[in-house]
Amino acid sequence: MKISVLGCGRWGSFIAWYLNRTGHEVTLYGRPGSKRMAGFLQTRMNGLVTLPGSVRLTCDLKEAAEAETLVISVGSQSLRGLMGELCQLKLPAKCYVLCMKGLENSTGERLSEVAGEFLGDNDEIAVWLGPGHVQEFTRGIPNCMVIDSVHPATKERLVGEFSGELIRFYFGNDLIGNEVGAAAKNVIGIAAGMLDGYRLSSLKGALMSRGTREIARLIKAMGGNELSAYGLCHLGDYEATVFSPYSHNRQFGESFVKGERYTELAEGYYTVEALLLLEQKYAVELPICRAVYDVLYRGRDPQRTLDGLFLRSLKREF
Ligand SMILES: NC(=O)C1=CN([C@@H]2O[C@H](COP(=O)(O)OP(=O)(O)OC[C@H]3O[C@@H](n4cnc5c(N)ncnc54)[C@H](OP(=O)(O)O)[C@@H]3O)[C@@H](O)[C@H]2O)C=CC1
Ligand SMILES: O=C(CO)COP(=O)(O)O
Repeated sequence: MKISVLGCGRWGSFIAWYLNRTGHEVTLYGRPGSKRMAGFLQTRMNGLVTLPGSVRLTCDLKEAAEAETLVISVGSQSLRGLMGELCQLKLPAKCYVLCMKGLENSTGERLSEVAGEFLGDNDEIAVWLGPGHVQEFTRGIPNCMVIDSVHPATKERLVGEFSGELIRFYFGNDLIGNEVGAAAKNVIGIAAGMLDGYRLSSLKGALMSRGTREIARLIKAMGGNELSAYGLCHLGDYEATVFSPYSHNRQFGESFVKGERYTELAEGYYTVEALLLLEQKYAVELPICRAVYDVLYRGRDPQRTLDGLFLRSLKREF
């Protein structure tokens, strides 16, 4: 398959490496001026992956957009801008695979909804989500992920074409649940980092249990399948987020409570704003997300806010 990966950061560059290795003809696109792309053009490395000569590198979006399948992995809040640029190219129908874990913070929209605003009826949209860190895949450690789409044939094709010995893909069947679950796990990851920062890591078991419950409630209220919160997109990604030293969201939460600066992309920071919009829209209670929001956006004391979760009225577990 002829594929272009748009976005040359940690995940986009890994995807290019992975799909090339899986036998596809891959181009990696970095926007003009990207220091990351400049690094790849100079050395073909970024400290995480080394791209073989068979992966084409380009800063020309029009050239990249010639491929039949466009895999997108930029920060979630940049998707709308990138889709606007692609729209101006007046492309024929294509398959767009979104590899991002976020919700749009200003609207609460899922990323397939954002992309859909720019695409026609003949375009296909899919999402590729689930656990996995570049550092582990490149050491040969496999993982399981999920591909979902409202188009059954697209899903079938992508799962078949993208599966390899490093990634076992499952067919998703709940686009709402998978997108919301994948985005929300980053907020739970930030909460986990805060617990680590306060040496309260033993509370992460309770965080897993209550975090999945609240996200399951939201998914159900949005019309998705609440079981998705217990699938690869959310609970299945906790090891890689809530517990992993590699997780940017967990590291961000820990740095935040320690008063340290953290400069890598932590998607949960933006997604929590979207989740609060959805909390209101669907009238569901999201106490953990709200606590993270209060700390990050309202200057609430993290320790007291976490304690506040303990003081809520007593209730049934399920
Ligand atoms: N297991 C999984 O499924 C994983 C998923 N992810 C997800 O992947 C997404 C990207 O994360 P990550 O790679 O860590 O982020 P990075 O910050 O490492 O990379 C983001 C990239 O997006 C590029 N970018 C931003 N805006 C645009 C634009 N308008 N046009 C073109 N390129 C743009 C940036 O360009 P520039 O270089 O110029 O800054 C950068 O190269 C996130 O949603 C994250 O949650 C991440 C890791 C694992
Ligand atoms: O999604 C990921 C692992 O599955 C990456 O998580 P972080 O963005 O928190 O590093």
